[in-house]
Amino acid sequence: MKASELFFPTLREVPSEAEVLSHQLLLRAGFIRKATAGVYSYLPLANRVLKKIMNIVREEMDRAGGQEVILPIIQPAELWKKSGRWEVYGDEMFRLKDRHNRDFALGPTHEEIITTLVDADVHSYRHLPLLLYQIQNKYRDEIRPRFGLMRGREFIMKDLYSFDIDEEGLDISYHKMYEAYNRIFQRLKLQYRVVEADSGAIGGNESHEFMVLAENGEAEIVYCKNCDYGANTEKAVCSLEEPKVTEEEQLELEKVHTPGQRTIQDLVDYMNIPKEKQIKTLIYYADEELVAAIVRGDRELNEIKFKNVLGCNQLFMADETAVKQLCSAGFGSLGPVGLPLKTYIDLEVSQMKNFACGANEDDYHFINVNLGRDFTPAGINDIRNAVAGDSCPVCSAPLYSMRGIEVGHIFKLGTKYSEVLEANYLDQKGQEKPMVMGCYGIGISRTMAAAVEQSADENGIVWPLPITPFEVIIVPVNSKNEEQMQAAWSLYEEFKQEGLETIVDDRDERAGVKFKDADLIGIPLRITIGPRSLQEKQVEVKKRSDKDIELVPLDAVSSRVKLMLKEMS
Ligand SMILES: O=C(C[C@@H]1CCCCN1)Cn1cnc2cc(Cl)c(F)cc2c1=O
Ligand SMILES: [Mg+2]
Repeated sequence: MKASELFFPTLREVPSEAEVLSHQLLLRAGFIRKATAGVYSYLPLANRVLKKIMNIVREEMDRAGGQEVILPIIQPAELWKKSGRWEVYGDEMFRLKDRHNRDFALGPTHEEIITTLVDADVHSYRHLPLLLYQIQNKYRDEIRPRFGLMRGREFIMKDLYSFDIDEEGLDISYHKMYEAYNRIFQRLKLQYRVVEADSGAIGGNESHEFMVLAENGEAEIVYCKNCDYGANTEKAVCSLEEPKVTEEEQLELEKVHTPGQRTIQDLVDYMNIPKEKQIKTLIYYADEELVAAIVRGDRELNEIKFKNVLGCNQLFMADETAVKQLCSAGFGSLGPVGLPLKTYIDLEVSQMKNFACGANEDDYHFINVNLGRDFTPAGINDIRNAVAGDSCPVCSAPLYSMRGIEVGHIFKLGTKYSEVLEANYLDQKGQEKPMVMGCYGIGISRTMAAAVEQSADENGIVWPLPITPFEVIIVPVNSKNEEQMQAAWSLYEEFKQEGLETIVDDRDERAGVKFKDADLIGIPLRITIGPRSLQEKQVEVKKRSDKDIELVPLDAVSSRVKLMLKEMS
């Protein structure tokens, strides 16, 4: 391929709307261009990367017994109404009407489509298990699409759906997918961790996320170095520390005047009460009901855990006006004592003694509050965010926290969709039973961005060899120099014979620009042909990820390059 013919419009300056590294670099290196918010065009270099990622994913899905299909993007509303999800995903779903004014969705996911498809033509246990997958665009109208390909409104996903006769069969399919995903991310040379994850609204009771470790990751995980426990903080279990031996005796409840004091920190400064001896009272709407969540002063409420405890559909923070109607106090003066709401306290709070909280009256707080005597909670549950330093729920070693980019998410769905969509089969005894399902996603376009996020450096992208758009770039220092171009093309022909994906930078640009662009687009190996190399019959070979340059005799370049690529693969 000639660089002079390749469409890769590089940019010198960083586009202002790009906040994270992968977004900046994919734009600057001419891989993507924004069509509209959260919607991108993939230019030739990106397309080459995406195809390699898809091929690795396909190979492993096929190896695990998956059969590739192509499902419709246009989905009839009837299916979503039948599964009860048409209302649930109102805002996030892209919707359209056809000429007959009928409702459709642009597919955000395909449980309804695939279950209906399988229900129509699979009726016997003999046809199960069945693993069908596709690699296709998905559409989700994110409120705030950002970070380029990491949170788009149109993105490429591989989604596989498994259909089994029972839970045991599902466990086998799930394990096959779990292993296939590990092979995929290992082959992609990504640093990742598998973590327990919340299943969210999709249903089912077990799911794992595959997280590429990156500071810019939107997700936060906690993991143990001593055992292989790892969890998205949405899901991470917070076990109770052993109760402290020193049992404080209960002190008298006291109401103190605290003019203008609102925050936890205010009380630390004003009353010298540490955060660990205070509680936070947060007011939420659980569907229509106002409830209170209480965690220790230095902790954060985990809304996913809280929502799971309440078992409600919608959970969102109450605004201050609703709170003021309740107890004429603002956010900074709330507490459970005398609060006319169901209060749910975190496990940790159940062990606290003589703590401080708002008195539900502005400028007043209670101290020496004790559970049972001063208030009775409606529930005592694990509802706080896990943090680094918590003890591992499996082996009690201290947990570490990290940020991650979710590139894969696999779920045990059970019979949620097969029941509601009547996808049944006849078992050996002729009994009609609902199929037991799993669903397994990989963000293909997000994985490309995650690879950039994880291994870029100050000069640009550094592609892992298995997904690089080209393996070698040959840079003649001066494209006007006949000899140098001659040497470049003969080397190109040689590499082509060896099956090496090579690009020659034959553009009429200064050498410095060519070197900068070679680094920016992230090609793993660069061969430089300059005036000296012709006299001395040798060329410079440089790995993208190394600083040093190696001089290699012209007649040994092919074998040396093949060896270096082998080392990098
Ligand atoms: O998609 C899943 C679960 C798995 C993920 C892997 C592949 C198969 N599906 C969860 N989810 C996420 N966002 C959604 C957005 C909209 Cl607008 C929707 F209508 C439905 C969903 C939805 O169901
Ligand atoms: Mg997910």
